[in-house]
Amino acid sequence: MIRHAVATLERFAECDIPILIYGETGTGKELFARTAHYNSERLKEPFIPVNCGALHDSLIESELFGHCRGAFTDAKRDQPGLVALAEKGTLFLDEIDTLSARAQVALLRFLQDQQYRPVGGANVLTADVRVLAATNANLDHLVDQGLFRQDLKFRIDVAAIGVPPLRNRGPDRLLLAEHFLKRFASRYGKRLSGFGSTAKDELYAHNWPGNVRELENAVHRAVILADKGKVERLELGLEHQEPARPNMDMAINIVTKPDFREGMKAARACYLRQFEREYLSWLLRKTHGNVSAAARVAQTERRHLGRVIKRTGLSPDSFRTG
Ligand SMILES: Nc1ncnc2c1ncn2[C@@H]1O[C@H](COP(=O)(O)OP(=O)(O)OP(=O)(O)O)[C@@H](O)[C@H]1O
Repeated sequence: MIRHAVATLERFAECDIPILIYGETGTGKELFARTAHYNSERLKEPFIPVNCGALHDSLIESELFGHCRGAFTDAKRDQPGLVALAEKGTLFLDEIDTLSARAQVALLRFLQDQQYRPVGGANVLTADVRVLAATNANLDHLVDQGLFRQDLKFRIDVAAIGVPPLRNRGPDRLLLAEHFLKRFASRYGKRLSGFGSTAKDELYAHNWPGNVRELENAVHRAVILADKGKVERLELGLEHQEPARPNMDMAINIVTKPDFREGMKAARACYLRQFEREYLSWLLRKTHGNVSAAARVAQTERRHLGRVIKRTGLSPDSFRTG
């Protein structure tokens, strides 16, 4: 499956068309986008990644298209936008599903004729930019729900590539793990000779909800913990990373309390807490631990979200990458 995706990517990369890369978080969509750029005629020109989930809605046009001096209070000088920075190169719009309705309109206008006007400017400028986009959402569902513009989807989805989740990548899991082991062992000057059998079993058994990013982090941690010889299962520390699953036994115990209504109330609270934790883990993974970006995706206030995260005991820092 991954080989098919890579072969398709190579074909699409050389034609100057928009590509939509979809797949779960951490599967390597940005790496695919970079590969498309470096396999195209634009390879010597800039590759500009943009995390749409982190763009502030009120500033999105200025971020993308730049602004002129005096356009708003803080605009002390002309400032080029990301589109201008990507001139002749590639603009990579990650998490395109998180764009607000207003941002979708602005982007669509640009994609229709590659023309734009910086905020507060009088002149219409033209940009020669290839647009690649990525999403871990089902855009068709979002279109059906009225959350994503169909015309915008048609513009960005000229060619689509699905990156498979790590749990479906067979022996790739071990190959990737060995690649990361070599990289981190050399970074920390450790003499490690690979994975022991318990670690290999774990690499295959684990579900990898965070995909390659989770694998990279697990191997990184294991290399720090291991001294020499082979890395074993305990050092990977994966059992502690499984997302919380609804605990049926606990719920059934609660529901079968003598007072049925009380039992149901307690069961609801128990499920709600589990849902809250799973949802927030997903949200923080998606936004790499950036609480402001998470609040924008969840369409809630940052302060409120911060309080809820604190209550669940999750640490945004543990979701940060890089
Ligand atoms: N084939 C690979 N070889 C080496 N590293 C990889 C590979 N695929 C992914 N990675 C690494 O995994 C991490 C996640 O990859 P990337 O950021 O491209 O994922 P993504 O799908 O764009 O994630 P998100 O949806 O959360 O933005 C990065 O550190 C990347 O370098």
